[in-house]
This record gives sequence, structure tokens and C-alpha cells, in this order.
Amino acid sequence: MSPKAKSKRLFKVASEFNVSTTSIVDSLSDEGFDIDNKPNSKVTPEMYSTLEEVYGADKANSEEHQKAKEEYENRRSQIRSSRNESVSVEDYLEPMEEEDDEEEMPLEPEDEEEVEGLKPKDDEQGDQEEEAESDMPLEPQDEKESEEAEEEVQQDTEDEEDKTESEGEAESEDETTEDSEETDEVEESTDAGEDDKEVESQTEKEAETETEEESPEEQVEEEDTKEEVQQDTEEEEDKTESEGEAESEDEEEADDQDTDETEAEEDDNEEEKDSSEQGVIRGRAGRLKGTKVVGKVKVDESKPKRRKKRKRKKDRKGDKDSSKNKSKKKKKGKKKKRKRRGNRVDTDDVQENLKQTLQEMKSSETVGSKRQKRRRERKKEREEEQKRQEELQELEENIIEATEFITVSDLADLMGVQANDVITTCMDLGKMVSINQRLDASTMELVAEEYGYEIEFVDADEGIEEIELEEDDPEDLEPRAPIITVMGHVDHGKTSLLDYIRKSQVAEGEAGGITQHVGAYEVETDDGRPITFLDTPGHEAFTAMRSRGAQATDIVILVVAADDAVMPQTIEAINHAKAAGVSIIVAINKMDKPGAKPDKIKQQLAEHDVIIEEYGGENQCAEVSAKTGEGIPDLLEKVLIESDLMELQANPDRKADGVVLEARVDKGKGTVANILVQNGTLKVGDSFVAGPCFGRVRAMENELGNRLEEAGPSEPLQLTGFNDIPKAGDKLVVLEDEQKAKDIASQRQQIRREQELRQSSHVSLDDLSRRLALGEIDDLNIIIKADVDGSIEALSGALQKLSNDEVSVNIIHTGAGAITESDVLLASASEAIIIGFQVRPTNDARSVAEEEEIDIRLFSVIYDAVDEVKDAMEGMLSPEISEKLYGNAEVREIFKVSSIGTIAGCYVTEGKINRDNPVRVVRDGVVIYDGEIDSLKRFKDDVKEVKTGYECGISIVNYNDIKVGDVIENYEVIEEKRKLEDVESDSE
Ligand SMILES: Nc1nc2c(ncn2[C@@H]2O[C@H](COP(=O)(O)OP(=O)(O)OP(=O)(O)O)[C@@H](O)[C@H]2O)c(=O)[nH]1
Repeated sequence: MSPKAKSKRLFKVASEFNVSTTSIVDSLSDEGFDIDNKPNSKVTPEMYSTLEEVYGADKANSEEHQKAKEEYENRRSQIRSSRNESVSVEDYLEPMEEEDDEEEMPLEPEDEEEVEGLKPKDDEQGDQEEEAESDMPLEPQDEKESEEAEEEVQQDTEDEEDKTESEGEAESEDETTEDSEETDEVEESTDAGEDDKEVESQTEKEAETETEEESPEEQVEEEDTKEEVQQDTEEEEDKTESEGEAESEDEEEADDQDTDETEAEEDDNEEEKDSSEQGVIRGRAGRLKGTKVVGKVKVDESKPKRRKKRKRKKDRKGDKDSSKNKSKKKKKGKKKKRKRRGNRVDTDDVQENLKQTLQEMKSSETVGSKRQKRRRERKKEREEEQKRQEELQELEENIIEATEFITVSDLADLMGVQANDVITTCMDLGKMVSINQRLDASTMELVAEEYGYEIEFVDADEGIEEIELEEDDPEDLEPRAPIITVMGHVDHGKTSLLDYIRKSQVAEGEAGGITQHVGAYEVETDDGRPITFLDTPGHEAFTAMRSRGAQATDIVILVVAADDAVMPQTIEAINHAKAAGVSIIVAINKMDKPGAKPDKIKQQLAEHDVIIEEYGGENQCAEVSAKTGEGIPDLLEKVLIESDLMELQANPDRKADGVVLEARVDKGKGTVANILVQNGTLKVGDSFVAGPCFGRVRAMENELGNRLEEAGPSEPLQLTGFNDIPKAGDKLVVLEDEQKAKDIASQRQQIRREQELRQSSHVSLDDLSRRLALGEIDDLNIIIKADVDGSIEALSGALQKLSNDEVSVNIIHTGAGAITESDVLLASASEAIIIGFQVRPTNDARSVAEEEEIDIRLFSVIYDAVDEVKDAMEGMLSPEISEKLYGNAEVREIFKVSSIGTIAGCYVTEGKINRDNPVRVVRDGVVIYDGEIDSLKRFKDDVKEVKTGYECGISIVNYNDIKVGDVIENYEVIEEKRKLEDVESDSE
């Protein structure tokens, strides 16, 4: 079985898409598919792809979400674990200071602090962060940093305010530097074009979020700060402007100046600090408490101080504008910042830009998001490809090779599960099995499917050969005689050639000559080299052997009569030899004849790809006469050359294997078989298995009737000692252990027997799923006979709908009325089953059907018929209730009794009539009434049962329209194995 697309069970599909089976069924029926809401209903690949369209996006989203979640979880756990490490103020100090010198900073410390300082924000941003991390590792950091920086700026501003106000406190240089760096980030992100727009907008959003989350005290503090910062900004701006420096021309300069100013301020205050170190620590500690983040460490330090100033200025200015609306102050501050940066940018433009950016963000159409999208798509593609590969691998892993009719326990072993589980599964499938019971193909398939396996059925003999034949060591190999089959068209002289060779090369000098037929014989060439000829010419024998997997021949001698031409059988022989990969040596025979035209033959052969050496090909050719013997030594010589070229070798020092050429029963000796040893040496007393037979070598004889104690490679012989008759082509293998040979043989025998037993010449519903599983049939032909045309239409419509990928249902004939002999013959000729709806077969039809083994199914309810065919197709056919004909009585007379009604005077023609069984009234092969017996009488006595050949009176409950000639069919209802549905409903 190839790993082609297969139907899946409904419950599996439902769990795959994470929806209920009902939803699946509903969705499918919306799409025009008809499927029962049963867990084991089959979802065809077509249905599945429809479902993928419906639920696929959901499934993909959920997978993506799941992945994102996992990444997030990983990150969180990373953060948590790093948080567990002891954290000191120095820990924070170091990275910040290092940052000035190093370009690249580790990500973790930032996150760690973010988490500590900004837990709520972290949670809120979780998704964004994850996404950013997976796709654009740097940008989101910028975002966060910008945001953090902004906040810090606020706090710094606040700090500065405090300092300015109290004039007693001095901000440390470090702090200033940090702040500048943070601001730097903000500016950088603002600088970076479209991506930055996105970043900035996000930053703004996040800033807002944070602002909301800040404690009221912080907010108040911040607001105060803002106001103060405004003042500062104004002052600073004035200063800047007064110095005549234009930011638009050289921002850096301006920044530096601003920074210088700040530093100057700080320097002034420095003396008043208690201690600069303490001050530094305090400053940082304060920052850590709030929403501040050491994430700043990450910043590009190329413009360390400048940013702080710029930011401040902007903030101040922004604050000026936004003083009326405190909640929006940050946003506006930003806008101001942009204005300052651009130096010419109009506020409206900024607003416009902002709007646009937000909009672009929303529609995910920014360059950044496009890039992200592309990345995501590429990632998705990669993941899908990987998934496909994994699925493929899984599929391959899930294919098990087995022969049909293995036992429950063998199947369990193959799947690596408990035999009891398999038994339970079989019960669930409505089949009661024991541990040693052998399962047919369809049951095996069903069970394997339940465990996620697919079964590839192999030939019964296949499994065994690999056990037996181990590789030979090249050093042990010795040359062996080539084994030759002579093939060719009728009358081209095959037998004559063989005869000539045999006579000329074998028996000479041997007393008595060839005494018995061993299916092959060995000849010796003039220089004493052996050649073995199989003495059954013709490609039938050759092909029969091959069909059993035996390849006995090394070289084919293709005989073509020189006075004739390449004929159909010549061509067939060529094809057979080529298919078997056997070398061809051409023998152009009848060269003694005057009309011999060897060249013509050679040309014709060339047309069929047999090109002889003299024409530049590789097939040797000898011109011979079987009559005169001309050219025959040359032919044998060429055979030996070919054999040398082929390096035919065997190992005589191993247990033998060979092939059965023929077998028969000999009155005196029992079963005798002609064997050709192919490898090893066969000895008297060896235990062997040959196909489904086994035995022990009792005696061996060669073609001369000489007894042999042993026989080596390429030796033909006659062997006695079989327990049964093997078939030509059966492989004979010597085994050390007689018991093992017995076991293998009996196993094969059982399988063959069961196969034969179950092999009915015609298709039947019982056998249908098995034959489908084995790939023997792919059509189910049905003949429908019914009481009326309406029923035929309904039934054929419903049955045709059952066609699926594996089997198509063909209604080959329909008709109203009884099932006739010609219906049965048609069924026989066209491998069909007959479905009768409310009709019965005629007696003739019944007996022909029995003879021909035609399956006739009779129904009274259309849905029963449809269900039964469906179940048969699915291998589920095990009806709980079935009907069995109990007896038939023919109505011969009618009596009308006023108090009782109509009494039918009947004669029982078949079986028995039982009063308790239901009856049907059949008129002209059509069922006209189905009911119960009211009374059954023999003369005046009420009786329980009347047998064939007796008369009786029958009255039927509520039915008086009985006529002479009607048949009263007495049937019984038999309870059989439970159906799958019953099992399901029980378990519900
Ligand atoms: N003159 C002449 N006649 C030959 C030669 N070989 C075979 N014959 C005759 O050809 C006829 C057929 O020969 P067979 O050997 O029976 O041919 P075959 O190919 O075995 O025929 P089938 O067994 O029917 O397939 C016989 O009458 C032979 O005598 C030959 O080399 N020369």
C-alpha cells in the first residue's frame, strides 16, 4: 500500500481541528458532503481539504499562537532564572558603565529589569515583545528603550528640577550620561525613517500605557517635573538660540552645548553633594524603583549626551504646548521633539504624520511590518516544509509489512501493542476474536488504522526467505555450471536441439543412459565443463517459475528457425528473458535446410533489441542444426563464454537452497520432486522447507538413476522426503532445525488454506472489504431487482452515492420483478452481486446462484440495503440481525371462514413452517405482505410446526387477500455479531 492520501476517521479529524464532530459534520454537509456523525465515519481526503479551507486558518493561527506562547514562556523562564541570581546595585552599575565602552550589550539585563520594574507593562506587552523577538530582535528593544528613555527623561527632568530648586542636590555625571543615552535611543529610533515612525508611535502608546500605570504620586511628581522642565527648556533654548547655533545645521553641536550647560549646572552643584558616589547610587536606586529600566544600557552610545538635552528641550517645549492637557503631555512632548529635530516641521504636519503612522501601523502596511510579514511568511513556509517532512517520515515509520491472515498476537507484536488491546479493538469493531485467530486483510487494516499504522501486504513466502539466505563470503564462492533454458517459437526445433545435446553429450558411455526424468540434466562439453539444461522448453514453464519468485535460469538459448522468421513466441521469449534479466544466446536452427537465411533472422532480431555480436551487439549467436548437430559444439562453447562473463558462482560449503522444478506422487516412493540445487550442498538427512511443505531428505537420485549422498550447486536431482506435494517454483531451503522447518511450513500452509477457503470465484458483500484491501477489485457491480420502478430508482440512486476513492459502485442492471436465472448468469459473468428489494429469486435462479456462488441479498427496507453495502465496503459488515429462510409453503386452496377470515390451504415445499416465525406473502416473486401467522393447523389441530411435504392451513394476522399460487415464506430472524454503532452507543 502506498502512502497515498487516505480517509481519516471523523473523531481524529475533529480533534485535529479542535472542533466537535458535530461541527465537522455540519460544515461538511454545508459543503455538500454526506457524512454520519459517528466517530468512525470516514472523512475522505476531499472532505478533509474542504475542512482545511474552513478550519485551516484557525488551526494555523492556533499553532502560531501556541508557538508565540511557548517563546514567551521560554523568555519568561529565562528572565525568572536570571532574576534569581543575586542582584545588587553594582550589577546595574556595571552594565551601564560598560555600555559607554562597548557597542553591544546583552539583552537579558534589560529584560530582567523591565520585568522587575515594569511588570504590568511587561505583561501587557508580552505579545508584542514575543513577536518582535522572534522576527525583529532589535527594533522592539529600541521601542522599549525609547519608551523607557522617555520616562527616564521625565524623571531626570524631575531630578534636575529638584536640584535646580533646592540647589543642594547635584545629579551625578553618570546619571546624566545614562539619561543622554536613553534619549539617544529615542532619537535614533526617530531618525530611522519609516521603521522609526512605527517605533515612535509604539513608544508613544507604550508611554501612555505606562503613564496610566504609574502611581498617582509619580504622576503628580511627573507633572510637576514637566512644568519645571518646560521652564528649563525655555531657558536652554534661549541660550542655544542666543549662541546662534542652529540645530538644523548641526544638532550635535547644539546637543553638546546643551550637555555642557547641564554639566556646568551639575558641576556647580557637585560641591553640595554629600558624596558623589552616594549621590550616584541614590540616583540609580531611585530610578530602579520606578518604571525605569536599565534597558538603556542597550543604547547606541555614539551620541551619548546630546540626546538627553534634546529630549529635555523637546519635552519642555512639548510640555508647554500640552500643559492644558496633562494626559496627553507625553504625546505632545514627542511631537515637539519631532518639531525640534526637523526644526522646520509644522505641527500640523507632525500630527498628520502621526496619524498616518498610526494608520499604517493598524493596517500593518509599513515597511517594517511588511518585512516582518515576509519574515513570518518565510518562517511559516520553512515550518510547513519541516512539518511535511516529519509527516512523511512518520508515514513511512507507520507502515508495517505483513502477510494476510496473521494472528491477532502477531499483529499486536508488529504494532508493538498488547494482544489484549488488539482484541479489544476488534471487539470495538464488532469482531470477536481470540489471540490466535487469524485476521483477514480488511480487519487487519481497520485494526492497524486504529493504532495509526498502515499495512502493506506482502506475499506469504516473502517474510521467510530473508531469514534463510545469508550472504556468502566472496572467498567461499566457486564457479558453478550455468543453467540454461531453451526458448523459441513453436516448431523452431527446441526439443530437437535439447534431444541432440542430451544424446550427444550425456548418455554416451553411461550404462542405460537417462533413466528418469528429473526436470533438468547436466551435460559436459568436450573439454569437460558442465552445463545444466532445464528440459522443459518454452516460456510458460519459465514464467510459472518466475511467478513464484524462483529464477532458475542463467542463460536463455533462443531458438529461431533459419528457414522461418522471428515469430510472436520468439518475441515473447525475448521479453520474458529480458524481464528476468537473463542473457540471451541466439541459436539459429535448421541451418541444414536449403531455405536457411540466418542474416534475415539476425536483422529481425535486431529489430527486437537482440543484437548479435557481429552486428555490434552483445548477444552471441550460433548457427546450428539440431538434425545434423552442425554448430552445436560452437553453441555450447558460447554458452560457456557467456557463463564465464557472468562469473556464475556458488558456495558449496553451506546449507543448500534450490528450486522445485516439478513434483508428483510416486506410488512406491510417495511425493517426489525434481529439484535444482542453486547454492550450497544438499545432503541426505537435511531438513528443509519448500513453500508450504517441509521434509527431510530421504533419498536423492540423479537423471541416471544413481543415488546421491549429496548434490552441489547447479545439480538437478530427484528428491524424496516431502510431507506434501510442493509446486513448481517453490523455493526449497534447508534449515538446521526440523521443528523450525515444520513451523514455517505449517504457517504457510495455514495461510494458503485460508486464502483458498476465502477465495470465492465471485465477489460477495462478505468478502468485499477484504478484496478491496488486497486491491483485487476496485468496482462493485450491482444488479438491482425490486418490486416497483420507484424502489429501483431510490435504491440505485442511494447505492451509487456510496462510490468513493477506493471503490466505485456500478449498477449494471435493474428490473422489476423476481430475480431470475438470467439475472444470476449476468451477475456471474460480470462479477456482480444481486440486491433484491421486496422480491425473491425464482427456484431456478436460487439453484444457479448456489452453484455459481453468486451473492443475492434480499431486503425489505431500502436503507437496510444501503447500509449493508456501505458496511461491506467499509469492512464493517457484521449485521446484528439477519434473516434466514425457514420454509416455504405454496397456497393451493383458499377457504373463507366468516369468524376467522381467509385460511390458505398450503403445501410445504421447502424447509418447515413454524407458527412463531414471521411470514411474507410472495406473489410472482414479489413480496406483497409481511406479517405474522395467526393460526397454523394440520387438519383441525393447531400445530407448532409443519414440515416439507405436508399440507397445512395458514391464516395470517390482518391479511385476507391470499390467492392460490402465492408463496408463504416463513423466515426467522437471527441475531448476529454486534455492529460498530451498537458498540458506540453502548459506550456513550
Ligand atoms: N531440417 C531440420 N529440421 C529440424 C531441425 N530441428 C528441428 N527440426 C524439425 O522441426 C520440427 C519441430 O521440431 P521440434 O524440436 O519439435 O520443435 P519445438 O520447437 O520443440 O516444437 P514445440 O515443441 O512444438 O514447441 C521437427 O519435425 C524436427 O524434426 C533442424 O535443425 N533441421
